[in-house]
Amino acid sequence: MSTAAVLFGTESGNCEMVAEDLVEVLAEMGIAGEVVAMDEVDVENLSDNALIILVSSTYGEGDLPNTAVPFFESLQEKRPDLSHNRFAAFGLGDSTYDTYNQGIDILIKMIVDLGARQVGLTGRHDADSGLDAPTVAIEWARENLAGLTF
Ligand SMILES: Cc1cc2nc3c(=O)[nH]c(=O)nc-3n(C[C@H](O)[C@H](O)[C@H](O)COP(=O)(O)O)c2cc1C
Repeated sequence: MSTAAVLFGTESGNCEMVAEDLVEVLAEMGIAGEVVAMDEVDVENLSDNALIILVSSTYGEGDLPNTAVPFFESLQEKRPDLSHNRFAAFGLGDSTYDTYNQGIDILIKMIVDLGARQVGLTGRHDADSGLDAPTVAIEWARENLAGLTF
């Protein structure tokens, strides 16, 4: 059993890079974690992870990226009990779109509906800012995930 699962949904790879760096920051905090692509998650085992970290971009008109869709549909269908799980969330988007960063909000709504409790604030990277997404995510993790105990 992994303490933290860092789940990413992506189309062009940015969220995967962020997820990989987040696992390293978690390790610095003494939290064991693993990176898993959302389209490879078995939602029936999701509750084995004390902490679930969602990392997702936004596409279309505020929609999930392709690789997050099977994960979302599987949660919708199987409705695992996540009432003993905590989660954190980091979204990647671009504020030039009206639907800025709505993908992560779709996932948050679903996982909250399944009982999971959010720790920290939702992190958001804006591609229009010119800032490096992994750098912003690492800073967010240090501010929002430090001090968690399991
Ligand atoms: C075709 C296309 C559509 C996009 N639509 C949105 C959108 O609706 N809202 C948003 O906030 N960002 C949108 N983005 C920006 C991406 O979410 C952003 O570039 C993100 O960093 C991509 O991460 P990924 O490589 O992990 O998929 C869009 C990007 C592209 C190329």
